[in-house]
Amino acid sequence: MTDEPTSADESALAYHRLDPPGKLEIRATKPLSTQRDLSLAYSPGVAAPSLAIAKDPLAALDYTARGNVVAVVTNGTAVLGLGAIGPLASKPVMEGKAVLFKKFANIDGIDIEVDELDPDKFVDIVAALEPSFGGINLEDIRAPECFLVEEALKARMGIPVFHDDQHGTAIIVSAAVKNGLMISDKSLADVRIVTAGAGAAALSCLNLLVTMGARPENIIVTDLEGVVYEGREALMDPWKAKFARKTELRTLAEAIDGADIFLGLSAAGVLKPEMLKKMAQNPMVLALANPNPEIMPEVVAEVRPDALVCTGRSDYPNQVNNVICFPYLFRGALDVGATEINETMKVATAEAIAALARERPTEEVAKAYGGAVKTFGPEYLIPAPFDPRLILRIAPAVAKAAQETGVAQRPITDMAAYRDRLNRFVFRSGSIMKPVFEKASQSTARVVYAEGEDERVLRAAEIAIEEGIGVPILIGRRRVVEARARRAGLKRVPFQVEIIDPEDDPRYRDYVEDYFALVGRRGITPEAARTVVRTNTTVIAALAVKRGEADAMLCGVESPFNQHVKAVRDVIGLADGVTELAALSLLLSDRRATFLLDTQVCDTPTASQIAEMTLLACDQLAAFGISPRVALLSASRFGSRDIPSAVTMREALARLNALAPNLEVDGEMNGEDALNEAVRLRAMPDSPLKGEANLLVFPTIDASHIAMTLLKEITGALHVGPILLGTRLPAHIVTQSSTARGVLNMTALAVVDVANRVTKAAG
Ligand SMILES: NC(=O)C1=CN([C@@H]2O[C@H](COP(=O)(O)OP(=O)(O)OC[C@H]3O[C@@H](n4cnc5c(N)ncnc54)[C@H](OP(=O)(O)O)[C@@H]3O)[C@@H](O)[C@H]2O)C=CC1
Ligand SMILES: CC(=O)C(=O)O
Ligand SMILES: [Mg+2]
Repeated sequence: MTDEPTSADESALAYHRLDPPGKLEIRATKPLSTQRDLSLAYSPGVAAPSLAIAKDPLAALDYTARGNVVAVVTNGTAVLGLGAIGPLASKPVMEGKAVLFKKFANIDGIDIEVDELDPDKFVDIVAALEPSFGGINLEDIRAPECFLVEEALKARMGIPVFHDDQHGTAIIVSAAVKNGLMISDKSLADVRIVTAGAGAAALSCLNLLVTMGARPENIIVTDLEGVVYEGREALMDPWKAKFARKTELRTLAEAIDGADIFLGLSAAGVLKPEMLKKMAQNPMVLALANPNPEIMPEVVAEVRPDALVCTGRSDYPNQVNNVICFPYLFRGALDVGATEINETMKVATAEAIAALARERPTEEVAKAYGGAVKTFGPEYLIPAPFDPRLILRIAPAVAKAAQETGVAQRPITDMAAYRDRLNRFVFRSGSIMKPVFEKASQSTARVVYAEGEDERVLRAAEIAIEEGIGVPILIGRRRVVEARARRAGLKRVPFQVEIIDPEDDPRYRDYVEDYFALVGRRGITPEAARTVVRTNTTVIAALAVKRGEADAMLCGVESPFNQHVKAVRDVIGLADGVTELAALSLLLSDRRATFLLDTQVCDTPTASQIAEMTLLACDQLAAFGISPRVALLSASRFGSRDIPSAVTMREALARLNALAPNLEVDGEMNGEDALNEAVRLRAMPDSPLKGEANLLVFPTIDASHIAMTLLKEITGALHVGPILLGTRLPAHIVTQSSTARGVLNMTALAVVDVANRVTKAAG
């Protein structure tokens, strides 16, 4: 590495400098805006939880954030591979670890850089922090002090103490080795392992590999002094001595001859191309020094194309880095109030990671790799750090292991509910969608997807089959569906789905006849009808539903909403008594779930259309298990102006009051009135609408669509929907920006739509 800043360095400096400097801030989780809030959060109210904790220390888990806070503690003596750059210079790295805790596992990591080199004093300082934290993650403390420090703290503290560079690294390395040997068809008991590095990370990795079956006599350790051999005196310590071998070999260059695995946890550039040449067939090269590895992957590719290569970096495949482990391991440990992190919990983590790499890849994994889909193989030995399934697999495995080994103070009794909670963290839509998915599961409703060639649809269909959310039917050219499903690494699609191939389907003639019968008197010639049926897959999907070959349809991922509305209107039509379709959108932010109506279809609805769509939307809210609280929106507040929207909303309110006297609805009002009860009650003290409105009805599509897109951008809210209301048969149109998860959500809603109609028809 030169001292000249590269453009990547400049970018990293700019990233960290961006106001506010650094990567972390602390946020309050309780409201603190009134005198009352203040008296609860602070004096006098705060005395009550303090006294409760004085009586029972475990109550700290109920009244403070302690159970979810982990200290990331260092003395700055082995910062990445940069050496002893000191505690202050290590702060960006420690802030980084804290951010990873938050981002990947919703744990509050607090970085603590301690200016203390004496291990005993360091231990005293960290041990004294016990009341503040639910766990201690030791980071970048050099060997051999780190071994003493960790042992002493584990003995003194009643919370998990975990040296990330030792055990986090050992866990992810053992997962990668397990999978790598599976690919090269070698056995751990037989392989020869050579390390560069005999520090915290390297020795801990070797210990775990030996536990898993590697034989000590097959291992040679090297460090700054060369091979660690029996009788060596320079730079030795008892932890290295454990791996000292009776051998004449003295250098890495000699030791590497015939090795199957190179395990680099030392410094940049230590492994030279000429050494690599001497390794055994199909070697594994784990060049894990950060930020620059022992050898660059492109050099390995040139010299040994048969090698499996891993680095600790994010910009190459196979990132073997402890980030894939520590956030989730702590998540599971904290969630059961574990008093320690033991070997069983570590092995459970390694096994969960290794197994996940062999599962079907997801859309998120493809995104993490710039769109390229990775399946288990030489370039995908371990999961990507952005794989959302890591937390879903690792945290429950760790919690279970903690319980089985008797270190869980608060065992989880309902594992399914725990998994649900993790799922809700990963997929923000999870919580609100839960009743919908519960109702949709085990459904045999047939859902036809108009854009069956789209990868998002293919992935959604795969999960729908796995989770029993209806029975997918895909419209698309068979060879394209098959090729894309293969590229996406899917297992059930296309094998377990019906495909309607527009280029080759025996029903084509029937579809054309049916379509012409519907639109023939609206200026469409038989020839044009034939072209539409061959080229417009939304029309085919609608015809399949109309003809009873499917129970619901889904379209919209590949072209604008309006184009699909026309086909749905023409073929499926409107339900009895409905004069216009409408689209209901759900925005999910950290604090609230808010439905917006109508975000997509009707430009300027009349009062009676507003009443009609509001009632349809209220039925839909029931599917989510939500009682509607409806605000009819306008720039006018309860008669303050007579603008057209105010007049329309007043009339809509009168209609709704007549049609649904028990509905909690009021208007016309502005957005603040709708969401802030105190403001509303000042303007209209006897408003029947209580609390915060959850269904916002807009006077025009301009207002609703602009509000929705602005809110999404400003708050980062997640959009679920749009949910099409008023169709004769179940039909939904998603938006072009939908993800596979969005398509799956809409699949579940469509399946529930089918079930609700069946129940309604049965009376
Ligand atoms: N990818 C990942 O997830 C992780 C990567 N690492 C990386 O591993 C490296 C070591 O970290 P850690 O174990 O915590 O640090 P330690 O300070 O505990 O150990 C460093 C080891 O590397 C040896 N070493 C240093 N320079 C050389 C060299 N030029 N040639 C041979 N050996 C050398 C040292 O030798 P000696 O004993 O003689 O001083 C020591 O044994 C760092 O680069 C770090 O970034 C660490 C943790 C996780
Ligand atoms: C990844 C890590 O912890 C290190 O390189 O030190
Ligand atoms: Mg580290």
